[in-house]
Amino acid sequence: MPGSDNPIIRVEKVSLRFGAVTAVSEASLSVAAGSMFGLVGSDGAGKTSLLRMIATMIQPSAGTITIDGLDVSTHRRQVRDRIGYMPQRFGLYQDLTVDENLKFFMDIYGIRGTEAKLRRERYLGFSHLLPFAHRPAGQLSGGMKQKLGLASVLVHEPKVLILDEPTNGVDPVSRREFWDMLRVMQNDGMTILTSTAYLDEGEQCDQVAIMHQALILETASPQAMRYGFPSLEEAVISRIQEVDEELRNDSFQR
Ligand SMILES: Nc1ncnc2c1ncn2[C@@H]1O[C@H](COP(=O)(O)OP(=O)(O)OP(=O)(O)O)[C@@H](O)[C@H]1O
Repeated sequence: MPGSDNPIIRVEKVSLRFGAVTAVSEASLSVAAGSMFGLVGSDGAGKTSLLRMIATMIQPSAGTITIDGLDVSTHRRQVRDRIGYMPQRFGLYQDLTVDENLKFFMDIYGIRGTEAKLRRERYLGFSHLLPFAHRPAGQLSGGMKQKLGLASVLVHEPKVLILDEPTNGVDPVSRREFWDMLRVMQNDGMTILTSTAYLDEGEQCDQVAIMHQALILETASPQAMRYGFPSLEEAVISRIQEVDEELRNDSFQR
């Protein structure tokens, strides 16, 4: 695996509590520089909460997260320069065109003039959106919106990409195109951490972590995780069912 002894993201015993609800419980993971890391699991498992903490959007209740050696709680600005974060409901301006949306994100990072032109060509070209540059974002298909979202979080050329279920509800062809784009970014040296509801996407990762009931149950390569099962999906379902069974037995015995 690329850079396996060189983690660029380190999450150590991180918890997040909302009052009585524990969204994330003592999660630990490490993502190697240049790798593709997938977070899979059930709805409400805590994946979004974990990604939001890693992306500096929310502070952990306990534990430590570092990106590129920087603590996300104390070096938020520097961390934000190094990451591109695409949340589930990414904030595109529906009334603005593709070009205007991209310009908005470049302005945030102070990218102007010739450099802005170059990056527009690079990222709209890369996402096959140049022919639609003058179309309002609200009139793009679901898959095209996600590609524009990706282009928008790439314009400042981050080292690390953090994506929250970026292909949810996107048609299979656009899903494949989106993953082809991720592969290109990874080949350029980018580290990608993504949650996904699709286990075929999990299969394409270097490492996969299963999250369930606020816990990270297991982290392994998809090949190791699916060993003895017909597919990664079957393997993940089996792990989750085992935990549910244990919890049911525990509460029964109490
Ligand atoms: N702001 C909040 N206030 C209170 N509870 C929250 C908040 N955000 C998340 N939770 C709770 O924390 C738990 C984990 O939610 P989270 O959204 O992180 O899960 P998830 O794995 O991303 O699920 P999904 O894929 O459905 O979004 C859930 O029980 C959720 O209701």
